[in-house]
Amino acid sequence: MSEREAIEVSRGEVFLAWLRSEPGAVCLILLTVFLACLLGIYTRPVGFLASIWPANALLLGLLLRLPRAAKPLGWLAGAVAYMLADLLTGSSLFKAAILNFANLVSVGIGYAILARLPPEMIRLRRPASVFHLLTASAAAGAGAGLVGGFANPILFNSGVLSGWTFWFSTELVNHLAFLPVVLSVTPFQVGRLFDGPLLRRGDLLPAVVLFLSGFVAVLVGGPGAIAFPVPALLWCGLVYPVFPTAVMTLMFGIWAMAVISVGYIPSLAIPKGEMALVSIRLGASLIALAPIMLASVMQSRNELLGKLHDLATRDPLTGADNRRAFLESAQEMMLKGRLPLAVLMLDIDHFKAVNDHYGHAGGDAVLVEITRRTRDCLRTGDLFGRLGGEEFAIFVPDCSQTVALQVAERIRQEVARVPVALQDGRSVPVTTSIGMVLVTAAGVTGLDGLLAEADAALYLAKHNGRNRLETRILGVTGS
Ligand SMILES: Nc1nc2c(ncn2[C@@H]2O[C@H](COP(=O)(O)OP(=O)(O)OP(=O)(O)O)[C@@H](O)[C@H]2O)c(=O)[nH]1
Repeated sequence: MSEREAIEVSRGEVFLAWLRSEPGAVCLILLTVFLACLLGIYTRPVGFLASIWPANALLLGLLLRLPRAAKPLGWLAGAVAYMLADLLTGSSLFKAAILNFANLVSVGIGYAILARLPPEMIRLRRPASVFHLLTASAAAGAGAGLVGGFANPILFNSGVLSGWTFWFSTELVNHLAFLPVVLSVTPFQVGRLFDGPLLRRGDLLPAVVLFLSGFVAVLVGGPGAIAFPVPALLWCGLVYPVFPTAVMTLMFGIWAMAVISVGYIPSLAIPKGEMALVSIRLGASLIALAPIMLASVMQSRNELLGKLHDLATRDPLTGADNRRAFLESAQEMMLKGRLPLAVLMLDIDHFKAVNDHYGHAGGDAVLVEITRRTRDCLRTGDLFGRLGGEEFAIFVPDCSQTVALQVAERIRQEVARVPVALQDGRSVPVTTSIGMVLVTAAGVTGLDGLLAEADAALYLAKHNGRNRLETRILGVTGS
């Protein structure tokens, strides 16, 4: 990371910390809800309710993601933003009060259902997340519909049932489109969408295919066109984490609404009648749930695979590579011929006495601390494994003889520098013996041979008095 990038990241962290504080979260709510209301107000048909109304889903999402804001002040900020947006754009106080009461009922119901779930579920990282999202969105829509439905004859001279249907479908559609984006976003990832584990540049293909299938749907038209992007959406759900998938499905939702509801693309079949429109909008929203569900399942599957991988490759006590993982990785590095390289064998001195004096738990604590001290002396690409008992191995690729000697000597000194402090207040003086083999030329010997050479050097270190390093060099001298 360059110096400039590091400054930007730290500025970003300061800003995020402020957003997570109560004043920051309240300001964010005020601004977001106000702007979202303006978007809804300026895109709605004259004299009627808005069908694009992201404000409720965004307020709900922010209250769930920023727990410091989910207090009376945060709710008040939301209510003020709703009222301000309506009053500043010419609504009467009476109309604004009723409509915004319905909005707050929607957010309140959604919050009551989702806030009691564990954070991982709320952030759409569990297979059942989408079920809860759907339940909360439908309940929020149904509740808001009750207020809005009964207000419909008074405000818009229209029926209670049609009012309820409109509120229900609008809330459901908007919640399913906007809520997943807010719930799944990890703020740090926003600015670095194509960096790190979130998305690699090579993974862009599903997004490109999604864009192309939307284009083809518009060209071909007809009642089936709405389904053209579905395979690409599912592909996105399989390949991308939840957040980018949610962004793609939001784009699909906007595309579907523009293409079908508003009729921007005349070659597509536009359904006649209010109910047909409601039905097709609900259908498009439910289609968009499938990729998010897939992404949630994949996320939890990947986490599980990660845990299984850790279980299979790590020593549970020290967290170092286990014997099998160490040998496999070392073998891979050997095949890549990353010379010169060094193989080190480490053995804690008189460890049996440590166990006898301080108990097995004391011995375990020493193993953990020695692992930490040793790892601190290594580079990221070096391998460090626990071969068994109190014996460890290190594989250092691409290192000169001088560097290898420095690394080994530093480890020996670090282990012995200060006694290991136990939880019960006692401290254990520890030393280690190290056998090292240096390889400077290819084809000298295989991994087993190197480990045997390092083991022989270790034996010599023990024999010559312990707490010392013995080295063998293979390749140059041919020894
Ligand atoms: N606490 C603890 N002890 C272990 C573990 N694995 C092996 N040991 C103990 O490590 C000790 C190894 O002792 P020895 O092989 O006799 O060697 P040493 O006492 O270290 O003597 P030298 O290697 O000759 O310096 C044995 O007492 C094992 O029971 C473990 O996971 N935890």
